[in-house]
Amino acid sequence: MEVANQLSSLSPTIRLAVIAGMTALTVQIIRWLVWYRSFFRFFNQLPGETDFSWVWGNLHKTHSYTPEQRIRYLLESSKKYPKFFRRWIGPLKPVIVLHHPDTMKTLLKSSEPKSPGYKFALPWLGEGLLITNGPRWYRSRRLLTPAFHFDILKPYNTISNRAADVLVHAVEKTSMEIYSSVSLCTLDVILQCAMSYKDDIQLKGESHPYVQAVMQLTEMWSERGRNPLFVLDFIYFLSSRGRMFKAHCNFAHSVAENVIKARKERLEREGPPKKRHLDFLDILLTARDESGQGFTPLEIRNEVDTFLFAGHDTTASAIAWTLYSLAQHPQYQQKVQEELDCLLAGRQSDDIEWEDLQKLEYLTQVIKEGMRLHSTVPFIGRQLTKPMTIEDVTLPEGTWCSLNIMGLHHNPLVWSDPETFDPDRFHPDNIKNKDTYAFVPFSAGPRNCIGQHFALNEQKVIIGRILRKFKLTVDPNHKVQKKIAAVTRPATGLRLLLTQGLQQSSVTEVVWCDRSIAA
Ligand code: HEM
Repeated sequence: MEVANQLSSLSPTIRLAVIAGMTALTVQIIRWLVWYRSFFRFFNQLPGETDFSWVWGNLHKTHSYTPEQRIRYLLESSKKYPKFFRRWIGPLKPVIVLHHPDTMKTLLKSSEPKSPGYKFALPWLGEGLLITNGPRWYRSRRLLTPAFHFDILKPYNTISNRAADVLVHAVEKTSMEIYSSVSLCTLDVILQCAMSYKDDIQLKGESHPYVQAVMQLTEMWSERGRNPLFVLDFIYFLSSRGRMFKAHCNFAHSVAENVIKARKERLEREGPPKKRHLDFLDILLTARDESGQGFTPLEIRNEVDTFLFAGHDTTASAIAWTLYSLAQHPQYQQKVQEELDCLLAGRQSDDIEWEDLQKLEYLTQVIKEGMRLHSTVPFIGRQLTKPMTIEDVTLPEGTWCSLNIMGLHHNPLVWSDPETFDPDRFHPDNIKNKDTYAFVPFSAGPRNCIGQHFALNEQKVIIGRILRKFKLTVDPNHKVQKKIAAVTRPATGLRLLLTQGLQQSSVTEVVWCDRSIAA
């Protein structure tokens, strides 16, 4: 009544305009509600949690979970729904979580862009190779691929051995938190290999502010993805978490800028490199596309930030968790040690040479099993730009998909007894009939990991050098808990007991490893 009175007090033209506006708005709302009803029905009939909240979608259940409970919940869901399930992130956004080769491979083979959750890392990594999409990604990938050519990777092996020297010499205590020590070592390696930047990182204390900043940034990145209230930038950056994220970004940028500045000064002083290898930073500074365009200063910093993060944090996680599994399983540890003894017998040095890498077959199986069980990068995401049919369901354009690598690696339909650490799964006879998409620690398809050979080589050298010198056992006084951020981490460190191991005196006792290794 009151509204009618107010309308009648307006001039006829204004009255007409108001009525037309209100009618148009009502039509829009009705259209949206009709659309939402069918959208909601479509996604809600897909397999997935039925306990739905109009604020949190399906997230409310796991909100108060500890990181370990959250992992358990996700793995249980992968068992409950064999190939994929739907999860509402708030009431408006369904995410399709895939954890079977049949459902993941369609997406991995495609060039669909990264899902919007990656944008949360934009203030840190910018439009670097990991986050960017489309022609910008294609150009960067093409220009940067030569930085990972085998000829370039070869001298990196010596760098990994020297960094491993520092790591094994630094071990004085029998009980040691290995995750942070290994992180320093892998940061040292990527800085020296990719940027020719030597800063005695490992000698500068228990941890490094950059490693700490990356740890915080990756955690805050995934925390933001779980909180629909933080979707909008302007709300997030007003919050204390958002401000802290920004501060860590600024610090990470300052590290990258220092590295670039040091290289530019060196280039001015010494001219283009003659003796040393062309590294990733040389390529970044000198690469030109077909139109003669190089990377801009911001693009260079974005790539340095991306490679510093992607190149040390992932490898540290893979190495540390594999060492942990070996500490839990002395029988496999001994087998690796025997393989190393067999390889290095009669040598003056413990260095694992470039030519040795292919020969360390059992260590390779162990590393792969470590990356399966602990799934270094647990999730990656894509957004559909066109409808895609997965398991007879045609998902509409715009759907967010989460490729649950951890769920895949623990899927009992794909891996028998998936919670058990068993390196023999990767014995050539056992793996040869497996689907190639059953094990994707480095992702697969066009957006696979550009640094995977680098990472595997580095893992072999560092794990090999540690096991050559030490026997590892779990510390009974330390409870290891897992949590997932951009990489899988220990919630309260990874403490192991290290004792100096006796090197094998005679390789003739090692019967199993005579496959050509000692040649
Ligand atoms: C064990 C170690 C590593 C693991 C498990 C790993 C895993 C992955 C995964 C799963 C992806 C796909 C990410 C996505 O789709 O969002 C990826 C991409 C990438 N990785 Fe790695 N990575 C490792 C080491 C490295 C290293 C050592 C470097 C650099 C030296 C590196 C650089 C990158 C980059 C730049 C991308 C983005 C590639 C693109 O989209 O074209 N990674 N990695």
